[in-house]
Amino acid sequence: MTSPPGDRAAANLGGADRPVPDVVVEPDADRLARAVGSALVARLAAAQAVHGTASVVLTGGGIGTAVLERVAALAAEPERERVDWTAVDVWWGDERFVPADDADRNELGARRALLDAVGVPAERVHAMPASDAGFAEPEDAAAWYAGQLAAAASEGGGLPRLDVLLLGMGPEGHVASIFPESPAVSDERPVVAVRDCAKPPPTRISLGFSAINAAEEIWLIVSGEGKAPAVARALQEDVGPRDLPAAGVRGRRATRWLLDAAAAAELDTGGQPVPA
Ligand SMILES: O=C(O)[C@H](O)[C@@H](O)[C@H](O)[C@H](O)COP(=O)(O)O
Repeated sequence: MTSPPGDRAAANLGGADRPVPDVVVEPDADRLARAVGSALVARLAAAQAVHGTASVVLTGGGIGTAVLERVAALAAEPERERVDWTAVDVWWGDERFVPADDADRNELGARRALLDAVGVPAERVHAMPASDAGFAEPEDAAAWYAGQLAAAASEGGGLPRLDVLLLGMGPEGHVASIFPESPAVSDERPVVAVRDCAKPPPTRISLGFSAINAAEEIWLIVSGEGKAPAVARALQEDVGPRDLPAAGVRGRRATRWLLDAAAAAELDTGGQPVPA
């Protein structure tokens, strides 16, 4: 990618035709997790109504995991809107390249929070490889995962339909495992190996912008006052993905910033709750 830092029109960013992001603010992290959990159930059910199947890309992190716990709670309430979990493909936006039983694995968190409870078939759970899964290097694991995505694409090659891609955001603006000023920012491959990551563990696998921005909808779920400056920069300043990777995220049909009031506190709108 040759676009200079700060250029929002960079090739991987989806182009100017993408809808501008919308912002939803909930009063606190618990209400945010509840609201996003309900919205995710509705979105997956809607995708299944149209396509027969749905797909979701999961994130690690505290608020992302809280959302999955909320979805599991909703799935246990039979009167609620139903998702057929046997027809949901689950992918990950990033993963730590550590052994499969390491507590740092995003996969383990998601299985405990949701997947074990709702019974997604094993062949639809597309975990990124662990470091003890037979790949000597994370680059090999990343290439394999890109192959998995390509194999799931309906027309061969490329990417499958990704209905909702969930992202958390770090206080410095990282999304998935794309960190500021890191090689992953400008790597055009759909899946990239990440080394020397600023946030431990240091070795990871991440979707690149070309895969993230291929999603139909991207939901950035952000809570806490520590994220407020990065939220304000991403939404209100002309900052590019090299400085603030979250600013480089743009879904095909929607980009939704789903915030609690603390994370929204530095927005010009003041972080007041608004209707979803
Ligand atoms: O693997 C990871 O580290 C996550 O995918 C990461 O991108 C996370 O979502 C953010 O760091 C926010 O995490 P919190 O919600 O815990 O702050």
